[in-house]
Amino acid sequence: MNPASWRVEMQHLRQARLLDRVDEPCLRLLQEVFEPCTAVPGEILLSPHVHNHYLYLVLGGELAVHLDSLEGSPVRAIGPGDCAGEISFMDDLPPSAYVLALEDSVLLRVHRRSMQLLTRSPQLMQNLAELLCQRVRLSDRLIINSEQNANIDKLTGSFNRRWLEHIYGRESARCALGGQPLSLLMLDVDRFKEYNDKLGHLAGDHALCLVVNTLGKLLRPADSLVRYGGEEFVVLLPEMTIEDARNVAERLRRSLEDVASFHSPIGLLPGVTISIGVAPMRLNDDLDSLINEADRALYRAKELGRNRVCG
Ligand SMILES: Nc1nc2c(ncn2[C@@H]2O[C@H](COP(=O)(O)OP(=O)(O)OP(=O)(O)O)[C@@H](O)[C@H]2O)c(=O)[nH]1
Repeated sequence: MNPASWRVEMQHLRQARLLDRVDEPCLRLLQEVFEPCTAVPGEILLSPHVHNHYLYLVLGGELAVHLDSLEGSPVRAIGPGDCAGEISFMDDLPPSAYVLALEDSVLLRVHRRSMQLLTRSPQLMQNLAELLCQRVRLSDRLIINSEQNANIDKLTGSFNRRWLEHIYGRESARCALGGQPLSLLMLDVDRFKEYNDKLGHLAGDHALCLVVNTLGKLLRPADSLVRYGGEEFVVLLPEMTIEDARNVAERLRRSLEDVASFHSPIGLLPGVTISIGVAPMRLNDDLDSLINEADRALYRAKELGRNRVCG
């Protein structure tokens, strides 16, 4: 961070959203305590490992906010008019994130020792409170997104095993308590190695997405379609008897059999078929035992020639 030699003018302060509607006498006082400075690309302004004493106002250039480390994508950009460092400036604790300059940036900064001067303006305090509310909302959003992403399979957008473990605990208890059945399907794409070998791994990836898109449309909102492993999927069907689950499985199987070919970003590709094993939840079944039973039924479906439902 390099101090700059030019004088801070009122017009500079008026560019900052934090100082919006702050009256002129107060701005005149602030003019004396804000210092101009510059940052070069890559320069780190704030780090969770370095105590911060400053609040920064950005006049020009761009800063980036990174949460855990400087690797990966920033969670937010800070441009002209915005500010940085306000949280650690207020609570005098280490910064909650990294902030670095993405471009040559022009900034104003004020030291914590001038805090009292800032608190003289109720308008400035209100602006600061609003800004902190925005930051809280953003961080809540980030938490919700990362929670949701943790349950989603990246390739297909279906749920993943982590979700299955969570939802099975909840749904099996709910169904057992209400005297309701619950069934589980284990699905496996047929001769998928051959599909990959013949058409390429990318084509295989698109076929897995086809499976999820096609099956997802036939399920109820309460059902969970889960990518269990490579080309294996589980469907959890709460409040469903084994007879109804067999019918659902047959409908799912047929829906893919009916897709002879499909459009993908790499061109027209042949469809795939699936084999399905069905299992009903029994007393004392846990997720592993239920999956084992469905897996045995799936094995029989493969043995009998594939593209069929067993169990
Ligand atoms: N494209 C792609 N292929 C995958 C993925 N995960 C697993 N596979 C492939 O899925 C194939 C599974 O092959 P196998 O277990 O031999 O089974 P199969 O060829 O489907 O034969 P059957 O199940 O007996 O019908 C392997 O070639 C894996 O590489 C993935 O994410 N993308």
